[in-house]
Amino acid sequence: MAGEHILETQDLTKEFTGFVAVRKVNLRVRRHTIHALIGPNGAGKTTVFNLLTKFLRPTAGQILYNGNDITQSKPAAVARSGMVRSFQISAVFPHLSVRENVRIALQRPLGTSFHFWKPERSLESLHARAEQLIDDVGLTQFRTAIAGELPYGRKRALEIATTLALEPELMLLDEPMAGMGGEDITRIAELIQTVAKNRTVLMVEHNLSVVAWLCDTITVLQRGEILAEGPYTEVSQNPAVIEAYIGTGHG
Ligand SMILES: Nc1ncnc2c1ncn2[C@@H]1O[C@H](COP(=O)(O)OP(=O)(O)OP(=O)(O)O)[C@@H](O)[C@H]1O
Repeated sequence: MAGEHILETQDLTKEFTGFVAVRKVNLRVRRHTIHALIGPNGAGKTTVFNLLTKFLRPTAGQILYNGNDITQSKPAAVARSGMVRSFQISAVFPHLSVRENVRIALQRPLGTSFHFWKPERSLESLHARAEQLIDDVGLTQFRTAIAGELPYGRKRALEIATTLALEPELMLLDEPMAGMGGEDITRIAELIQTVAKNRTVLMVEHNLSVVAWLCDTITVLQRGEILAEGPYTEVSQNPAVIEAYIGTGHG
């Protein structure tokens, strides 16, 4: 179903014993946008991601993906339907080369052997697709390098390649800039912008200058609830958002 929103949650709620980590969150992610989920530590961002990818079961509420209710779906089914979270199912094998990692990702069956037996999945087309993905994420000169020996930012690029191998329609990125310095940040931000051209990206990110530069829409969470939502220029002027960040020591 091709509605305006690829992903919607309705009153999404997660309660841990005696503690509400996510409370009645109504998230709307527009198709072909880059959408950020930000908020102070403990705001519930990771919990929302875990709910969306079915690693946690919501206490209440619904999750609609492409108009379909996926609240009760299994993680592999969600990934198969095109919502794929990076840095989680795209684990990189450190002793294998970049090329081997991407080829393995391309053969990953995602809980079904169906992809394996697609006629066009001949070894040759798989290898060509692997080289294309490696080029797309800027790892051409690293294609024979051992994954575990790659510089940090390049490892992240490889993780993005292995996620792209699953052909996500909606890509969920979990703090893609974490632990990176200036040059790597710029490279990965540009890469996200490129891969977002024909898909939707939802990301949790602490680096606000990256969010400001990259994202069309920002949802600010605080204590499990949506505090504000909109473009960065608007959200960053919101007194409640300024208060939430200053109040918890974030810049
Ligand atoms: N399995 C759990 N059991 C109990 N409480 C939990 C569990 N997982 C998360 N929480 C609590 O829920 C709240 C939200 O946590 P969450 O990790 O989603 O926040 P976050 O916004 O991702 O934070 P950070 O930016 O620090 O990663 C926190 O108070 C956390 O302690």
